[in-house]
Amino acid sequence: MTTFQLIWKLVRYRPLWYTVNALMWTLIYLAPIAPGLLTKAFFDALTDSAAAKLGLWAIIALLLAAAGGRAVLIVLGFMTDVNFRMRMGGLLRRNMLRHILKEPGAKAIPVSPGEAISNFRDDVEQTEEAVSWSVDALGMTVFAIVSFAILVRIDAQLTLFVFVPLVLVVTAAQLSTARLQKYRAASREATGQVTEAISEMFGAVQAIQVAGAEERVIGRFRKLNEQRRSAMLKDKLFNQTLDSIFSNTVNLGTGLILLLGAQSMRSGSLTVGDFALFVYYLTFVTQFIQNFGKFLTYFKQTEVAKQRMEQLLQNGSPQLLVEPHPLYLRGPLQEPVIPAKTAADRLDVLEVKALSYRYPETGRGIEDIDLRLPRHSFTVVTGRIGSGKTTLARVLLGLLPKDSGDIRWNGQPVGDPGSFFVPPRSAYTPQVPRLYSDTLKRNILLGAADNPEALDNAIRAAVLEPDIAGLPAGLDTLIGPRGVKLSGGQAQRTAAARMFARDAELLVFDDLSSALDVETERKLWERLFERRSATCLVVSHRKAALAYADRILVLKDGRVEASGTLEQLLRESEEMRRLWNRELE
Ligand SMILES: Nc1ncnc2c1ncn2[C@@H]1O[C@H](COP(=O)(O)OP(=O)(O)OP(=O)(O)O)[C@@H](O)[C@H]1O
Repeated sequence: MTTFQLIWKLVRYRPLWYTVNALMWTLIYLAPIAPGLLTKAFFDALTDSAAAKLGLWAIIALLLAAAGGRAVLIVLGFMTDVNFRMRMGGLLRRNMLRHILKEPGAKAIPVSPGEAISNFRDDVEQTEEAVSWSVDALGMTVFAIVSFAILVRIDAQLTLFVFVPLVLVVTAAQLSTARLQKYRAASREATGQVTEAISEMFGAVQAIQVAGAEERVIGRFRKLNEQRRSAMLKDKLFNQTLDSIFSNTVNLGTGLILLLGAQSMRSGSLTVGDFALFVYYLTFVTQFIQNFGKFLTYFKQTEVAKQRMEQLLQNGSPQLLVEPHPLYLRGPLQEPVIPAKTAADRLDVLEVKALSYRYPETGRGIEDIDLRLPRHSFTVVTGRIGSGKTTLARVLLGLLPKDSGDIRWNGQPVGDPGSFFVPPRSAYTPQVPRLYSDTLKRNILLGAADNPEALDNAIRAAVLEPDIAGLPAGLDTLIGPRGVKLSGGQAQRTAAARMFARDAELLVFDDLSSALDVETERKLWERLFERRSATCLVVSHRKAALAYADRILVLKDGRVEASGTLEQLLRESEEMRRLWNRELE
């Protein structure tokens, strides 16, 4: 998709808003034509020229009316501009976010969060700017044509000197575009790195303190800021240089016109009113030339913004950016619908055949994994650190894109695991829980219906009820950004309660033991086992979990080393015996 196509598609998204906006701004840019002609009439009247047709007071009244009319037009113009910009910016942001949410969760964005935020903020604004300025370019061109026609009729030679700089400016802007793009990309990247560093620092305050790394972290932050300063300086300096080239070319033209105008006046071919008209229009023509250059600059910078937004889509088609969708700008927002469980969601058996995935960065991952989970079974995946347990859970759930393999739900192939393994079919507790700055209750519900009985059950299943009793405001306690006010174990059990609140058929737990004490974890499995209301896939190396397992899968270097019941494995698998005896920890 070219930049022009991107802009065109955005215009087509809300053609009426664009047309009204273009009309408003064309009127705004055309508005000075009238006061220009009135100024000419004013001076002709003052000098008693034969050209004078209106009385002085009538002209003054018309001038005031023209000024008032233009002010009203400008207010209306800003209203249409803001409305149109909001819609096209909203569409770009909506489409990017939608795509990110559809991507495999563990690989949703190909860049750092800081850079992604800059895509959403700066690159969208940049695109808005280019589309919005296309309206100005249009209005200004219409003004240029009309004023050109008027001025040519008065003095063709003089008029030429007003328009020659335009050609120069356009050429200068065209010649410098490659460098402009390079500087723009560098300054955006540097800004993304600074934002990312801030987010990393805030996210790792404890780790920084424990390591006594404050000085070094600040040192690195300073370095990144310095890089940003230098990149921004180049970007701004180049922009400003271009700007000043534009305005000075025009100033030179102005000088020439004044010289030429003075000569024609002396020779009597130009009235004082004509001269006033030239000077009056000149200001606006100057503006036109500068602004046209600005539009070209924005257009070129949008090329960079477009490439960055396309990069965020990873393998998605660039057309996704501009796919038309409603934005819900008025009235109550649509509530997200969490579908209720139906008979069709029932899991009888989940089968996985030859599932493989390798991280492109390390070439490690999982290879050829077979798995069979009958209804309400309890399967534990175990293995040493780095054996591929988390990867298996993620690839199965579509949080990472499988390289190959077959996943079947009740015998039916699962086409897109990412969109299939969601509540009420499946729910998941990741190794590192994601909590939000909100109340404990809203963190657990996270959009699920507020059913007190189901919530109580979820809390009990996650062994969270003693903790809630001890919290100052119970379920309504605000847990701080990322849940910092909770202990690691509380955070993990909150995530588990969130999973239980979804009443899913398949429950996938990724290593709860990293934050739970042995006793709490034992209680959690015990309660889960009592209910036997779901099929469970559990990543763990804890005896408490292994003891409940109907079947255990032992992974080693990304492959299934052994599988069977605990008894069987302890008899037959050396790896299992070593894991059981904690020799590998
Ligand atoms: N994001 C990643 N990029 C590249 N390689 C990765 C990534 N995550 C994991 N790996 C590699 O893939 C292999 C399997 O990792 P995985 O996290 O699945 O192991 P695990 O058994 O879950 O380990 P742990 O017990 O530490 O959770 C490891 O060798 C690891 O280094």
